[in-house]
Amino acid sequence: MSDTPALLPVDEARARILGLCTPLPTEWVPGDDALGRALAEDVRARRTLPPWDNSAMDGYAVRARDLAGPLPVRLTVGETVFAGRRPTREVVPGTCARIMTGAPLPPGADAVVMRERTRAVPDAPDAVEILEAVGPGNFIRPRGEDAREGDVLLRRGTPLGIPELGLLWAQGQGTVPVPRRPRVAVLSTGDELCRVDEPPGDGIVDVNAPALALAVRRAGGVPTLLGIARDTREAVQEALSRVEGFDVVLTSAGVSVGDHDFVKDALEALGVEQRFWRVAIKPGKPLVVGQRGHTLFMGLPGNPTSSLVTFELFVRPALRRLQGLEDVEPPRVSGRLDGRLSKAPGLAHFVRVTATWRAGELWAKPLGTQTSGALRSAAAATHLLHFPYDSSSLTDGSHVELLPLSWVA
Ligand SMILES: Nc1nc2c(c(=O)[nH]1)N[C@H]1C(S)=C(S)[C@@H](COP(=O)(O)OP(=O)(O)OC[C@H]3O[C@@H](n4cnc5c(N)ncnc54)[C@H](O)[C@@H]3O)O[C@H]1N2
Ligand code: MOO
Repeated sequence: MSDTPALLPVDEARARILGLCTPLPTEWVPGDDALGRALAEDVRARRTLPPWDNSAMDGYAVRARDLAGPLPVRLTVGETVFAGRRPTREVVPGTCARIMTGAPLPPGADAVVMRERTRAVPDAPDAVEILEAVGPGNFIRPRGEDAREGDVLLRRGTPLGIPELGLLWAQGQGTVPVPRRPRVAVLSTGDELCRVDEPPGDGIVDVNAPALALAVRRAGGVPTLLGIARDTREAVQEALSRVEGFDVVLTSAGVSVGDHDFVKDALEALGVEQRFWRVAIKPGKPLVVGQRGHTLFMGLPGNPTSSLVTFELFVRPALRRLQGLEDVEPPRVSGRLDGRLSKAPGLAHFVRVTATWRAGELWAKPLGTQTSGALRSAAAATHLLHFPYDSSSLTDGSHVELLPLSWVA
């Protein structure tokens, strides 16, 4: 007889984890450290941009009405206006100003003619011939088209990409308010494990801790490696007693039902309240999640691919929510299955596939060995194919949901 609890559906497990995560306290950081993080506050424009009507082209600032007659029209050039300089003369009828891209439009002018639609006049350096008629507003970028002082430019929770940071820099804003990065402790457990710089002998090299640390960093967190704990409750408990000040504690292995699976007991002994254990998923079924104070504990399965898949589906969304990002569900795209798949109902499978674009669709081909310990198929995978919980077969060409992997190079 088994006393293991019922398996939680994947979406419910993620929803429960996200319910334990609220954005961390705000810090102000330079823009280049804010990339990929979320704004902690609304940001308003400090400046109207552009500050004046200006030219979108190198050419001539004209009065559109002057061009109404037969072409070409000869105009007298009053001055040349460069970006960053102010015009000094009004453009009166019969005149124009030579103007460079970004330069403020002189008073009197209401349009710009690009240089390629004009012709120099031999022996008359102060004149230019305009070869085409244009309407008012032609090639003018109006004052305030990008921002008006006081406008909300970016809302709280907005992920900061490169153009968002450009928008803030253009406003003269060099530092940005964002929730601080989550501090994440990473512990491996297992008697068989050794570090990569030790002779392995009959041991298994600890892949999970360094791999999870990289995944944490890629998800915006700050990882700290706690090393390898041996397979006793005391050793795991001792290692986990040093996690003061961390927001998230990740362990790997020791969460199934084996004789050496002490992680759940150690968490309980440390006063961590278990929120759930076991999810209806393959790979990754034995995931355990708990909380003590504000610290989230996530015990990932030991198989290297199981730990990476559970990171992708459960840990990464949590780290992103702690950083104030709102849209943290794993991204999904639709595709077609290239091949056939079958399984027993009762677990959602996340199948390692390579997806390629063919004839306007994304075709996903399952990779060879799919066991949870196999890393080669994880290395070759571009996406995870979601083979739903209650489904038992997918035929060639089936429409499927694909999750792009964040772990690819
Ligand atoms: N009777 C049952 N047995 C198992 C079940 C079950 O439901 N009933 N679930 C299986 C599933 S699914 C998984 S996943 C594994 C997970 O078990 P644990 O998380 O307890 O992990 P271990 O058994 O300690 O190790 C599994 C495997 O992974 C290797 N490992 C562990 N840590 C690392 C590391 N840091 N780097 C590289 N490799 C690591 C370890 O050597 C084992 O080969 O349980 C199944 N069993
Ligand atoms: O749930 Mo396990 O990760 O399939 O081997």
